[in-house]
Amino acid sequence: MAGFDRTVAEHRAAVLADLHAVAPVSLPIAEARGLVAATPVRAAVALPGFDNAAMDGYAIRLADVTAPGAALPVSGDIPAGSVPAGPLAPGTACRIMTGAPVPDGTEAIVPVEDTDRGTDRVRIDRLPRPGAHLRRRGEDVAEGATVLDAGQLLTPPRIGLLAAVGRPEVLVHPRPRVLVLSTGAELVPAGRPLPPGTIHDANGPMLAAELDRLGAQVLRAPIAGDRPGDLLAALAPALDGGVDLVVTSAGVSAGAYDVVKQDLAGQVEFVRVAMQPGKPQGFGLVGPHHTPVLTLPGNPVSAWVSLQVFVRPALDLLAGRPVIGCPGTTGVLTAPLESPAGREQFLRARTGTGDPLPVTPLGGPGSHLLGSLAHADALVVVPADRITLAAGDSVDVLLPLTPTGSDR
Ligand SMILES: Nc1nc2c(c(=O)[nH]1)N[C@H]1C(S)=C(S)[C@@H](COP(=O)(O)OP(=O)(O)OC[C@H]3O[C@@H](n4cnc5c(N)ncnc54)[C@H](O)[C@@H]3O)O[C@H]1N2
Ligand code: MOO
Repeated sequence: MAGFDRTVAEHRAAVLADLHAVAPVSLPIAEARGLVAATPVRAAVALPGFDNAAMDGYAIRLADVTAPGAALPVSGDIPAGSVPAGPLAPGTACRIMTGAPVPDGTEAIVPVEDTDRGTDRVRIDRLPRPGAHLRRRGEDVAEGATVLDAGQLLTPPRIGLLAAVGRPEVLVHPRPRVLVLSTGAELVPAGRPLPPGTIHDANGPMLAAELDRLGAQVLRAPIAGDRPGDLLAALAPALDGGVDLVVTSAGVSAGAYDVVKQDLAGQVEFVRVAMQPGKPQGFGLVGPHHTPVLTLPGNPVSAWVSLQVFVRPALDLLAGRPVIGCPGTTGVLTAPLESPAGREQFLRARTGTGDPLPVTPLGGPGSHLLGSLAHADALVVVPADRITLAAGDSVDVLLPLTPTGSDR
């Protein structure tokens, strides 16, 4: 690994080793979707909470309906939300609605469609099976059962389950607060005129949008200039414990004005990672609250790849989720590829449809090529020791834009 300090895997491991899940807070369940439970939750009540009817119909005893056409007096009427007046009197039927508690002694529910729908007397046209359309107390969730484990994601059905067992709040790891900060004297926000030699800040909006999509609570700082102290001044408000992670871009390679490197020297470890794009990286715990800071390279493709490869698993860990990072799969190349030796390559590509997944390389390797990145939906990962790849070769593929499900 001449000229490099670490592999991609080594840098990722070094970052993850210093991180902890954000301290749990209790949140209303309506605000918990996509977050991870910090403690197990037990059901204080059984589900269903009482024996009830699964159909609108009539509660009967089996001995009273021995042949189709049997007629019984209707001894009561039980809408959902009410309680039976008493046990089901032998020799009678009780009209009952779906979800209503069944009277004691009920052995089956006859759906209304299998009757003449009588209100004083009812004729039963079809023999019910024993236990038909009866939902038993606790058959779904037993009282005291664990309904949510620590580390499990709050999906909509799990939020429904918490509500069903009467929990209005849940202890979760909150959305990590991530400050996104662009550095560079050449940067101008979109919407402002561009003086000669300047460019619009693309990384800030791109990284912020992706972190928001991945479940972070994104905070933005104004663009930091390239004078010594500019970055520390821009960062200072965030280092008071108000953010869980800082992500900067640019200013980390070998330039004379690489402010990130200068301002964070001694607090952030700057390393050359054997990857392309994304070689210059930095990570450290900064300020009195030891706030994790990841410094990404400035070229937009480098910043994007670094976000997928390093920031994404870090965010998983902070959010208390299983550390998965960018999802990936195995694909098959539709065209040959040349890949420089010595650095793990992350090449932009477009996927087709099929199994195995066809992947077509897109655009050149230049890490400034944001135009082609914007049309890519995959990154082909080529190991450092592979130089030529043929059409039809199997390759590892990252799929950064895969929708983030809440079903992990
Ligand atoms: N002599 C050397 N020069 C460079 C090396 C090296 O090893 N020796 N490494 C190159 C590699 S690889 C990369 S990647 C870049 C990384 O540089 P920095 O992280 O220090 O970033 P800058 O130099 O400030 O900017 C690089 C490039 O990206 C543009 N940029 C920066 N921020 C933004 C932004 N927010 N939005 C859009 N574009 C941005 C910037 O204008 C530059 O063109 O260094 C190489 N050089
Ligand atoms: O590592 Mo740089 O990101 O190659 O362009």
